[in-house]
Order: sequence, then C-alpha cells, then structure tokens
Amino acid sequence: MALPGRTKYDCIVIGAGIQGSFTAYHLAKHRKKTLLLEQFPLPHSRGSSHGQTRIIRRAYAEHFYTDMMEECYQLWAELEKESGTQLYRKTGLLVLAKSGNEEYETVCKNMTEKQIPWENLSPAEMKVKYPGLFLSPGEVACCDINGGVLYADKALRAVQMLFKQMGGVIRDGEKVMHIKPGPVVTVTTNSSIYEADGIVITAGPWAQKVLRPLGLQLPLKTLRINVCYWREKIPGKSGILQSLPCFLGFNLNGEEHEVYGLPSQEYPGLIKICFHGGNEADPEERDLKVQNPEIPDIAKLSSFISRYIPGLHPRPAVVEQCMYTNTPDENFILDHHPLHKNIVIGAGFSGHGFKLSPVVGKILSELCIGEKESYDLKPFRISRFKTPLKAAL
Ligand SMILES: Cc1cc2nc3c(=O)[nH]c(=O)nc-3n(C[C@H](O)[C@H](O)[C@H](O)COP(=O)(O)OP(=O)(O)OC[C@H]3O[C@@H](n4cnc5c(N)ncnc54)[C@H](O)[C@@H]3O)c2cc1C
Ligand SMILES: O=C(O)[C@@H]1CCCCN1
Repeated sequence: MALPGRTKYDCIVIGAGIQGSFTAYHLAKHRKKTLLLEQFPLPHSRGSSHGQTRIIRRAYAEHFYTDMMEECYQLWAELEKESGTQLYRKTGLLVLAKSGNEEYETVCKNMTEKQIPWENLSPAEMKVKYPGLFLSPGEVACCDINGGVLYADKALRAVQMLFKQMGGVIRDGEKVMHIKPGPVVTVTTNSSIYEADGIVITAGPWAQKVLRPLGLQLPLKTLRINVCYWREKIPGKSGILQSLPCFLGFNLNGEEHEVYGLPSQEYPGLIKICFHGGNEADPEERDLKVQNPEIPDIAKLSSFISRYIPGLHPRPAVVEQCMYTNTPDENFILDHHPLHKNIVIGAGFSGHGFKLSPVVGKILSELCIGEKESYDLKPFRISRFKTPLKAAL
C-alpha cells in the first residue's frame, strides 16, 4: 500500500535515455507497473542517446558482446515491426587497422569462431569498392557484413511509444532529487514522491551524481565528445559520399584511439567522422569552452582526414556534442547496488552501448524483478572495481 498522496509502482526507472527506455519497455512487457522518470522535457540532447545515427556491429574483440548482439539484432527487428518504423540500415562495417594490430586480429578471430558473416578486403578490392578512402601499404581491412546504422532518435521514440502503449508511465521534466532505500524504495523528484518495490538507475553521465548519495563511488569518467561532420572539397568529386559505409579504424595514423565514421545521413552532403575519445567534462558544463584540452581530438581528426580521405575538407563543417560515461575497462556496469538489492544500476556504457540496449534493458529488467539473468554478468559486475562503497556508509 502506498502512503496517502504517493503513487506506488512495481518498478521505477530513473533516466529515459536508450538504456532506461529499453529497461522500462521490458518491464512493461512483463506486465510490471512501471514509471520512467526523466529530468529534462523529452526529447532532449543533453545526454548520450540523441542524434540520428549509431553504429551496429557484431565485430567485437570481446566474445560476450558478439553473443549479446545475436539477440540484439532480433530485438531491433522486433522493435521495427512493433513500431512500423525502419530503425536499421545495413551498410556493412569496415574495420581498418595497421597489419598485426592485436584488437583487429582478435575481432577477425572472434567473427570466424562465432560464424559471423565477414570478409577480408584486399587493397585492390578496397580501391574499387571505396574510392576516396586511401589505405597505406601495411594497413588492412575487413567487413562485418551485417554491420550498419541504427536510427537512434527514431529508436528512442519508438521504445518510449511502445512502453506507453503497454501502459507504462513517463514523467519527463522531473528530476530525481532523493532516493530512500528500503524494502519499498521512495523516490522524490522536484515535484512528486513515488514508491516502488524496485528501481533501476540509468542516469547516463549523471550516474555518479545519483549514486553518490547512495554511498556508491564508481570509477566513472564523463567525457565530452565532439561529433564532427565533414564536407567534400568538391561536391560529388571524391565518390566518398556515395560509397562510404560505417567504418572503424584501429591504430591508424599512429593513433591509439579509434576513429570511426558513418555514411551521410544527418546533413545532406556531410559525413560524420569522429574520434572515440574526448576530454573530461561534467555533463552540466558540457558547453563551456575548454581552454587547453588534453586531447586535441579535432586536430587528430583533421590529420586523419588529410591522410585517408583527402577528398574531404580537413576542417569540420558542423561540430555537435554528446557525452560518454566510461569505465576503466570500457565494459558496462549491470548490477545490483552492493547493499540494496532492489536498486539496480546500468551505467558506464563507454561510447558503445546503443546497439546493445535491447539486451541491456532486458538484463536490467531481470535484475529488477529477480528473474534469472539471461547472460553471464561477470564482465559487468561492480565487484571488478576496488572499494566502490564510500567509507561514509
Ligand atoms: C558521439 C557518440 C557516438 C556514439 N556512437 C555509438 C555507436 O556508434 N554505437 C553504439 O552502440 N553506441 C554509440 N554510442 C554510445 C551510446 O549512444 C550510449 O552508450 C547510450 O546512448 C547511453 O545511454 P544511456 O541511457 O546510458 O544514457 P543517456 O542517454 O545519457 O540517458 C540518461 C538519462 O538519464 C537522465 N537523468 C540523469 N539524472 C537524472 C535524474 N536525477 N532524474 C531524472 N533523470 C535523470 C538524463 O537526463 C538522461 O536522459 C555513442 C555515444 C556518443 C556520445
Ligand atoms: O559502438 C560503436 O560501434 C562505435 C565504435 C566507435 C566509437 C563509437 N561507438
């Protein structure tokens, strides 16, 4: 029974990015009375799930992500069917690397072992298929054939719409200010008080701010990512706009970090090519100009483009922002709060969580309602980090 004036739910999900929205969707599918809370009016572009496109791929060095992707492809297709919206476009995903790059070799080995459709591409094949993209001798390429693009904004809208159709409640523009643990958890927002048997915290780059008062200090870093779009020097000349699929470059141009790109979608005539890294920033201060950025990401991208895709102008035509929330090993956190089992945490998606969100949401919903987890969660446990509990507790 809820106290007078308070609404009681089976589950409350905090944060309506793609992870929280998919969690709420799975909970509603399980006929749980679910509330999804979001601090900003929806839709918004302050977190990590906004924008039109994300890469989907099975090409991972970690076999557990490749395994999860099998079900993700099925669930994305189901979502397309349920919402009547196209959310996936198959382009293939090119993986480019210096010959002998360890991660590249592991990705190829993993795809072979898991019988994922993929192919090696010779320099001659690359030239024919992808004019305008110039690899150097000693660099190699392969293609994850079913890799491609997810339409991110449309996907987020579709999940939230279906959640509501199943009876779920979304309250946006309501910021969670306080969480009181207990057998029934009390969640106080800036305008209401709710109760639930279990809650899931999927607060993206705000995870640390929500978890700290619950005595949990996770090793999360929030990074501001510059999302860059590039224009052809001479429109139509390089052939790159017509031919370029999604790509991921490991260790190219002497860079440890990856560079990645997606076909033209957001802005006619512009291609999205970004650096998989950025400078640390609080999500509240994302838009403040950094004086001396530690990582000169845009300069690195300009140098990459001059060398590998010289048909593009080496200065970005559009720069937007998005946030990463990174763990030290770049694997996600999917676990219970160590002291409060009915508080579940999904965090640290480290710049690669969108494609995996259908299964992440399923796992978080299982943790919340105490069902057996569909996957081995060892890589995602909080216990892999040292001293996550604050001494104050
Ligand atoms: C530039 C960029 C490129 C990427 N590329 C890819 C890619 O190609 N493929 C891929 O798979 N993934 C990619 N990702 C990663 C993917 O987008 C993220 O992993 C994913 O969006 C994370 O979702 P989230 O729900 O955890 O976070 P968010 O989308 O940030 O959602 C968290 C939500 O919680 C809300 N919130 C926080 N605190 C509170 C509170 N106190 N009360 C109420 N609400 C609160 C926030 O407002 C926010 O809406 C990329 C990310 C970026 C930034
Ligand atoms: O999740 C992905 O597939 C990409 C890889 C490159 C960085 C951004 N995310």
